[in-house]
Amino acid sequence: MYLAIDVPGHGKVVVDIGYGGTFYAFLSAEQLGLDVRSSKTRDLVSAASAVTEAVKKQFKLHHPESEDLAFLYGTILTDGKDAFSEEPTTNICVFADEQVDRSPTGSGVTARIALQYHKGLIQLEQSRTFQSSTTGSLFTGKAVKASGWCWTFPHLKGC
Ligand SMILES: O=C(O)[C@H]1NCC[C@@H]1O
Repeated sequence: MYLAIDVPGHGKVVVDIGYGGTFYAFLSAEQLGLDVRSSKTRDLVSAASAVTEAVKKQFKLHHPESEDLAFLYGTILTDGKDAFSEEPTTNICVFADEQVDRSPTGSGVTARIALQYHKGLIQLEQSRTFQSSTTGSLFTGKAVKASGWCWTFPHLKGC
């Protein structure tokens, strides 16, 4: 799902909320006037943290099975390249108390894959590669149809 959020100091942005074991807000760094590959990490962290705080204030999350999991863990700024490509798409994950992941983030890329699949940008079993903007490390992942999936998320395509 997506939300229009007013981020103090940055104005209105549109974020996707995704879940991959924990919830993240996703948006292109470009919406914040930044470049995920070349902007200073400090600037990316400040902007991502402002988004996290704004989403927390302006939107209440729910989890279908446990309210303990109904919290926003952080914000992931991307290069905006969500449409399928063989090329890696780059992101930076700013989570918890302004921590920056060295990797593309397991739970984060899981959520990105779920969002890309939900939007029809990738098909089941179609792999994508994700790159950390901080270290360049790579994760590859794909959406698969797993048992139990349709019980948990019956509103999703394919159920
Ligand atoms: O990759 C992960 O999912 C973990 N690393 C940072 C955020 C999560 O805790």
